Amino acid sequence: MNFSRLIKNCSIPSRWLLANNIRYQSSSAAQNLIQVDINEETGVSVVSLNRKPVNSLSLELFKDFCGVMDDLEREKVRGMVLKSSCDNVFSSGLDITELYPNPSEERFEAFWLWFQESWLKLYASSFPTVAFVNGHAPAGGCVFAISCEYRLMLPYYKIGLNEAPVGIVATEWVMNSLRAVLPGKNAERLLTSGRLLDTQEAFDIGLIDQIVNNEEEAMARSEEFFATFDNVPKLARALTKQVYRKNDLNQLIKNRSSDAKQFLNHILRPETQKIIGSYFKSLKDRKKD
Ligand SMILES: CC/C=C\CC/C=C/CC(=O)SCCNC(=O)CCNC(=O)[C@H](O)C(C)(C)COP(=O)(O)OP(=O)(O)OC[C@H]1O[C@@H](n2cnc3c(N)ncnc32)[C@H](O)[C@@H]1OP(=O)(O)O
Repeated sequence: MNFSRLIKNCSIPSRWLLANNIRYQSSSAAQNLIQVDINEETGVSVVSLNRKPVNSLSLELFKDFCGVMDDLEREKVRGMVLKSSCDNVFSSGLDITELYPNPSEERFEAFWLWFQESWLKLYASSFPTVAFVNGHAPAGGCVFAISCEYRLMLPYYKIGLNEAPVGIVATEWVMNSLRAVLPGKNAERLLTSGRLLDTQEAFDIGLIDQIVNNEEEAMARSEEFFATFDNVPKLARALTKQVYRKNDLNQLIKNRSSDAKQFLNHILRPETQKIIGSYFKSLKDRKKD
């Protein structure tokens, strides 16, 4: 597997991370997998995941997300609100069809490296980030949310890292992002049980910062969050965030190839394929009941 070639083709903006050596080209302009709306007055950008029906995270979506993050860095936006344009779902996590049945190594390596890249760009972004969790956010959906700096969530949805019950072991950088949000023992319990929390439970343990009742409220709370940085020089804020998150970022940056190889080996194990297969089948069968 030529991981180093692929890693060279990925980039994140921060100067002390990877070389910024490719330009973004939308892989799926026709599908419009990500919608971006920049408010010229406030400088706030609303980024909506738009892969119907449930925003499952595919290679194409990750590529487009990275392109959008590059654009927002160039535009020097004041802040970003990440939300979904699908009904009732923020994101249903990694697209299971990227993992099952037995993905090709070529597709999988690209998929995984663009997933890593999306996380790096979001986790290290120079501008403040808010996740407006306006629907369920299991697994990879929760990863997007916890990589933002502030989380708002609508009532009656579920959020959490349910990888373990799906037969998947969360990678270290995902665990680190969770540990940055929750005190150690709650993070470990959430990961090992794979339990999905409802909005109130997520608020009670600090996984989300505020419960909001509608989009208007979410935008008002986001604005208040962004306003807390109005008197802070942008560069100082960005570098403080990036240095604060440096250990988590470096853990992945130094191990991108091995992280991808390890995950592929895990996914291709017959036992893992079997568990993911029955889980996927149960998702499909649920509808028939
Ligand atoms: C090692 C890496 C470690 C950490 C990194 C993060 C890694 C994470 C691994 C994952 O993300 S694996 C994916 C885990 N995701 C889930 O367990 C969520 C599964 N989905 C659901 O529970 C539900 O779909 C929902 C609650 C999100 C939404 O429910 P509902 O509104 O009732 O929609 P449907 O269930 O009817 O779904 C519509 C349609 O979409 C298909 N689908 C749902 N999720 C996925 C998915 N993640 N990948 C691919 N396809 C998905 C579902 O089967 C339905 O398909 P139909 O053909 O039946 O229409």
